[in-house]
Amino acid sequence: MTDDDEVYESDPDLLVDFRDVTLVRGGNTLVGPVSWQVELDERWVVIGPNGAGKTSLMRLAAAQVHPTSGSAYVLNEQLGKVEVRELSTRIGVSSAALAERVPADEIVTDVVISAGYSVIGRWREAYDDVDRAQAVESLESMGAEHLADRAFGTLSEGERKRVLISRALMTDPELLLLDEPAAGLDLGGREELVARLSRLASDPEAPAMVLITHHVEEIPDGFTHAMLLSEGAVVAQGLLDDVLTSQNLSSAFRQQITLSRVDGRYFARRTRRAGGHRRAGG
Ligand SMILES: Nc1ncnc2c1ncn2[C@@H]1O[C@H](COP(=O)(O)OP(=O)(O)OP(=O)(O)O)[C@@H](O)[C@H]1O
Repeated sequence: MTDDDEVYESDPDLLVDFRDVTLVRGGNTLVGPVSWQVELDERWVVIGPNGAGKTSLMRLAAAQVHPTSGSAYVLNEQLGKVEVRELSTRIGVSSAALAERVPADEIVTDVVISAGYSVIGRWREAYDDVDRAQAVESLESMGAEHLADRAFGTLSEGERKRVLISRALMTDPELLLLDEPAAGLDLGGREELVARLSRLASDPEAPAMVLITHHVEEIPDGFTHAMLLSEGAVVAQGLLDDVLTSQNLSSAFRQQITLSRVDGRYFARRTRRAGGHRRAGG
């Protein structure tokens, strides 16, 4: 935040309230300027090509970085004016960066429990029964309770994803941020995860959610809003059906994309431009 930025009171109903936010590193604008508001009962998908700035946006929403300019409130706390640790148990995060930091020999239950202490890696000799019960409940919500005693490093990619989402849910967060939860999963694993996220999305008790993906096929039924990013800039944002159109996707991915929707799920494929095909020798 710069001195020139307007100071305003954030609406208490907004979990994320960004106004003209940018994140700049090494002279490059990774994302922004973006204005974005997330309300209590909303489930957002942030979609866009590689390098679009999705993870940068998530790092801002996770209060892991402060904006270079603009004004960013997360859970009514202004980034840059609040200790990040104060927010960390109120925001559940699952990401590849987090997975890399989990020690391979860490037992799954401890991976989940440690979220409550804002640490990764076991730091206590023993956790209490309340912690354990909460961790089991979290693992159950993602169908991962049978993994409780396994070492994290022995899990498959799909199992790791479910454990990390269980971890993100452990603290009963107000905001759940999932960065590419289906990346690296096979078709069955993806479909199972999407179904679980769809159930979570339709649970009125579930936190507000932001899911980052490259693929419209990974958007669970029940998500309500979308932001389409390309080269750090917002191509479109708003209600899912308004944002996810063939035209907007074509613009963001710089290809002719045709989108279809079946049973609440989206599917996208590249289509040939009219007149784009020339017969050999023609
Ligand atoms: N610390 C940094 N310094 C300079 N450039 C960075 C830094 N972090 C990210 N970038 C660049 O910012 C751009 C956006 O990165 P980001 O990870 O936010 O995109 P993304 O949409 O999540 O991409 P992907 O889908 O490939 O994960 C990329 O071009 C990346 O190389």
